[in-house]
Parts: sequence; C-alpha cells; structure tokens
Amino acid sequence: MNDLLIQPFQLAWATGALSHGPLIRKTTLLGDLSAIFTDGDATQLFPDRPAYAVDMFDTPGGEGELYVGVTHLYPGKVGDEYFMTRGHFHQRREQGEVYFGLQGEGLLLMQNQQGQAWTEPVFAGSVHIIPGYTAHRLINTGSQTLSALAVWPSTAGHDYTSLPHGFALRVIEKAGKVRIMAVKHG
Ligand SMILES: O=P(O)(O)OC[C@H]1O[C@H](O)[C@H](O)[C@@H](O)[C@@H]1O
Repeated sequence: MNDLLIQPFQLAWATGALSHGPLIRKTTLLGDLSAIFTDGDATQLFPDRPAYAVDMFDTPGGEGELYVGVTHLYPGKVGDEYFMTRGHFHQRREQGEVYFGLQGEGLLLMQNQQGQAWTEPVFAGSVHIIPGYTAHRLINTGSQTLSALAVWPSTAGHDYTSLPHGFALRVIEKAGKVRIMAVKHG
C-alpha cells in the first residue's frame, strides 16, 4: 500500500450518494415524527414510511474533528404540511454547520435562541452557513427527494429537547403554493 497517496472518499454531487469510505445510514420513519407535525396523528397512518435518511462517513470524532453527511429528505406531506426533518440545536450551542444543496427543492428553517425564525431556499448549488446558537430543520417543498450535504463539528451533538413547542414557522401547501406561516407554538 502506498500511504503517500491516499484515495479520498467520494460524493456524487447530482444525487448525494457517498462512496469509497465507511458509511453509517440512519433512517427516520414518519411514525417517529408524530410530535413535529401539526396533524401528528396522521403520521400513524403510515408509521413505517421513511421520511428521511442520513448517510455519513464513519470517521473518528473528537475535539476539532468534522463529520460529513448527506440528508435525503423524501417528498410528501402530512396533511398540508411538507415532510421535514426533526430539527435540532447543537448540544454545543456555539458550534455551527454548513449545508450544501445537492438536488431537489426545499427550505432550510433556522431559529435562534431568542425565537426568531427565518428560511433560506435550498436547491442544487445553494450554500447555507448555519451560525452557532441556531436550530435548523430541512423542509422538502418539491416533488423529488431533497438532498443536502452537511459538514459539522463532531462534538456538536444534537439537542432535540430545547424547542418544546417546535419552531416558530410552519411550511404548508395551500392552493398549490408553498406558504410559510408564523405560528405561536410550532
Ligand atoms: O437530526 P435531525 O434533526 O433529524 O436532522 C438530520 C441531520 O441533519 C444534519 O445533517 C445533521 O448534521 C445530522 O447530524 C442530522 O442527523
């Protein structure tokens, strides 16, 4: 083996397929997400349907290390609300993350610790710098899979408990159009 020339991991930019490295895949089912949709009960009609899958390279963690992964968020709605990821703050609040849109159409919803929320459109080629202290969630508003590459500090961790009422914006389809609505309790 020539350890002066190490072959890199690979990403197919058009689809988000990761290869040439050790991979972990985590699939989240609709049935796992009843708490996040307005009509949570409707998720129980198809509890085994995958809502999204996250592939990541199984690389060493630790202070200063980075993880690389791709979220594939499938198209669909629960009632009139588009499929979305659970969303989270980082346990290490100060740590940010970068998303790169790869395929599909959607929104990146962000919310700071003061409760202010905003969105950015996600599409092939979009770049999103998620600041520290900012919760984040992907929403698929299109008819294809929405895939986004993410790079984040391995020590960031996930805090799913600090938004007990959810995000302050919900994204629904109304009369065939994408509507972003402010809500009191998301
Ligand atoms: O953890 P969720 O809110 O379900 O989001 C899905 C994924 O989003 C980002 O890509 C994170 O870096 C992943 O660690 C996370 O698994």
